[in-house]
Amino acid sequence: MPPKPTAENPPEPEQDLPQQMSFFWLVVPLLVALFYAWYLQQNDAMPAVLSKLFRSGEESDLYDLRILTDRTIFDVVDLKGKGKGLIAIRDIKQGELVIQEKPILTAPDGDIAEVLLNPILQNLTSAQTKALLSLSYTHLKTEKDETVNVNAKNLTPRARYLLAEGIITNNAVGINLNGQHSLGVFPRMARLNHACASGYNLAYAWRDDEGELRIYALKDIKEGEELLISYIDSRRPRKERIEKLEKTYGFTCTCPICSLPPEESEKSDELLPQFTLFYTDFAQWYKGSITGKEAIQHIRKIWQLTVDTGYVRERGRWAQEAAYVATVHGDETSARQWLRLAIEWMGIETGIDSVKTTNLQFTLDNLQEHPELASREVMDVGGPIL
Ligand SMILES: C[S@@+](CC[C@H](N)C(=O)[O-])C[C@H]1O[C@@H](n2cnc3c(N)ncnc32)[C@H](O)[C@@H]1O
Repeated sequence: MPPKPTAENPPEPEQDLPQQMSFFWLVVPLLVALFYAWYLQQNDAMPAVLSKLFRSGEESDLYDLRILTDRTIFDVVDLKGKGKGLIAIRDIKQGELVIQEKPILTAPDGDIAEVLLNPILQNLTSAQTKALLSLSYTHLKTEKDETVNVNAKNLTPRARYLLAEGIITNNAVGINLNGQHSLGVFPRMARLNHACASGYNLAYAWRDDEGELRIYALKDIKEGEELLISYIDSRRPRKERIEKLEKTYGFTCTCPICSLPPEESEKSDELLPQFTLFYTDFAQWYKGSITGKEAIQHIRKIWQLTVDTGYVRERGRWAQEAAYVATVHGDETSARQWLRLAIEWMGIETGIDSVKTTNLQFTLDNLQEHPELASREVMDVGGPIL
């Protein structure tokens, strides 16, 4: 008990106003800051630097922290009309690794039936479930006249299944698991929005051996730019692309290519489908219907198209096929030139240490021992004209 106040023992003076005020100004902003940090964390919108401080416990359950490369590269932000998206927080160089991520959930490709998905969902940790269910969806596969509340705090098993199914459909990526076509959900990459043709700046590649997804910068990206991938084969004409994206992903694409002025859009519609036409012409070489020289002419036309359209994805593969033609026709000089180009672009698209890139390097280093070297009519087929 405190002693009673007497003349010798006067009462404690009341705290004066300035002291109370300084206490107020210390505690209230702190509470506001903590609430804001909590809010950002809940909405997956915390800047990379802060997220390091606030999240490592739960993240270790979601990501392999040894390979989490994205902390200093991008932020997850809200973007008008797009939901969330990723923005570069520093300049990113072409070929730089942007995301390296293992799936939080995998499922066989195809129709995701309830009996198949429920056991998979039950095996997720609570952090994985939370991460999965926070992702976006556009359609729920409800039965006719069925209503479910996917916003309820405690989801019914049916609502949980429908929500997860919708989310997987909207966010999963095709991967190869033990030789099987499968689907994988990657919570980081799932926040990447779409752009068509030359509008996107990232390419993703699944690594069988590591069991992880790698995403590389296809071009130099400036700080503040949005990181974008393509959800579809965006070499189709605008109308087809827009219809496909509306039907599957529930949005109307307004990317720079879909928003070109009418005349330029018409030109782009003319050019983009030529990739498929030229490739079909090129593929005649495999049947022996055209010469090696003609085949290389088609690849050169494709290459020129990549320059004219800015669509640079797959340059690695096209250069690789040209190198194969040159090798088979015993044109070692051209084969080496194409192989160098293939290594450069495969390295950008899939990483310099990917199986595809290292195999190309091996072929270049051992061209003389290639089992099909000069196995068809020997001729100069021609190298790349860049
Ligand atoms: C894989 S998620 C991408 C991340 C998503 N924005 C989010 O908030 O989680 C796919 C969804 O993002 C939105 N989206 C993607 N690209 C878009 C774009 N270019 N314009 C508008 N919405 C887009 C669509 O709602 C689409 O169904």
